[in-house]
Amino acid sequence: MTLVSQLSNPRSYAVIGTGALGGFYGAKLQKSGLDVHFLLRSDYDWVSQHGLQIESVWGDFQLPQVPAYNNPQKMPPCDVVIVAIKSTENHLLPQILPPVLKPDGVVLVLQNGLGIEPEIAEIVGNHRVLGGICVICSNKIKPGYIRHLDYGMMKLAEYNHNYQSGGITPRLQQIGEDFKKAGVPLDIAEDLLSIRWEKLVWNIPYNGLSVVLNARTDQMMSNPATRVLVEEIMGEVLEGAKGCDRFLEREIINQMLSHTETMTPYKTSMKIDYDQRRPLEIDAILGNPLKMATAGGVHLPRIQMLYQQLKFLDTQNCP
Ligand SMILES: NC(=O)C1=CN([C@@H]2O[C@H](COP(=O)(O)OP(=O)(O)OC[C@H]3O[C@@H](n4cnc5c(N)ncnc54)[C@H](OP(=O)(O)O)[C@@H]3O)[C@@H](O)[C@H]2O)C=CC1
Ligand SMILES: CC(C)(CO)C(=O)C(=O)O
Repeated sequence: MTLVSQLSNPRSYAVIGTGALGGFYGAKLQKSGLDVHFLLRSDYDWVSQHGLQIESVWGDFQLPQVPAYNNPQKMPPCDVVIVAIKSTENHLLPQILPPVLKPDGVVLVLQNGLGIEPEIAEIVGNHRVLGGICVICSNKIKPGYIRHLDYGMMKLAEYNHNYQSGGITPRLQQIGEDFKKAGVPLDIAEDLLSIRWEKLVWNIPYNGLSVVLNARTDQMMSNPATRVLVEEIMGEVLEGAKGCDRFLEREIINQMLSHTETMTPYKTSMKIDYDQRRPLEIDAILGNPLKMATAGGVHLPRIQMLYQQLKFLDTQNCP
């Protein structure tokens, strides 16, 4: 049984990175009445004056005033610190997280990919990290303006050393309740590593191929050659999970393929980053899963090749 801290009631939240993801979920939490503090970078001046505007398939709303900060030292320590910057910026977290976290507070990692929670546990200590996957299509289209296009559900779990299953803790349930009260569909899970691999079944093929092939989801699905490629890469993700002793049902592949076929044509977040000449989240989404699979004795040749191609394109794009 993991020894975990108790959180205050009600809980205060800090959002590190008020973009498409953090801005949307943070705004939902603030709208539900919780105390939420937003860390921003380039949008700080705008958001501190005008607040946040959310255009959402669940209903538009505006928060004319939000507690906005451009310096983590000026933020009050919070119970739950949500990490929602791109993982390419995570080298900044050793400076950002300590002042924002209450002594008994926890960090909730909502970024895509794998292998981030152990890095954060190094900064804030063990038993103070939770992780979550977000199935949401959201974009920040201008300062303080977030467009939530589709989906929105989350799965949250405790992080335990080496991704051992963390079980369901009271604090995990409390945080889950906060999101549910804010109108976010949510599951809590016992095993973070399983849900992270499950999300990678989508992110590894679609995010990676969208950049290499310069394609949207509908284009990848309508061409027989790329549809098969997506399916084969998904199969490799399941093999990678097996290398970490996590066994995902093969049915998940059919579910994700048919789901993507019916989804509105979508430009993945990695493709948006590429087009805007921002660094790509290659290490979190492909590199770390490859390392963990290799450590488990599993070789994933298609994903390895995709990783190498992306590394090349990323270096050309953002020298
Ligand atoms: N968008 C989506 O639908 C989904 C995103 N994700 C994951 O969520 C994570 C966040 O992605 P997303 O929200 O799309 O990205 P965005 O780029 O929209 O948001 C990140 C925000 O963090 C800000 N930021 C970066 N560094 C700092 C800093 N040092 N201090 C303060 N703010 C900072 C950026 O500010 P600036 O404008 O200055 O760069 C930006 O506004 C990624 O890991 C992504 O893969 C997962 C599922 C879906
Ligand atoms: C799966 C999806 C589209 C939404 O969660 C996503 O994670 C992304 O574009 O990176």
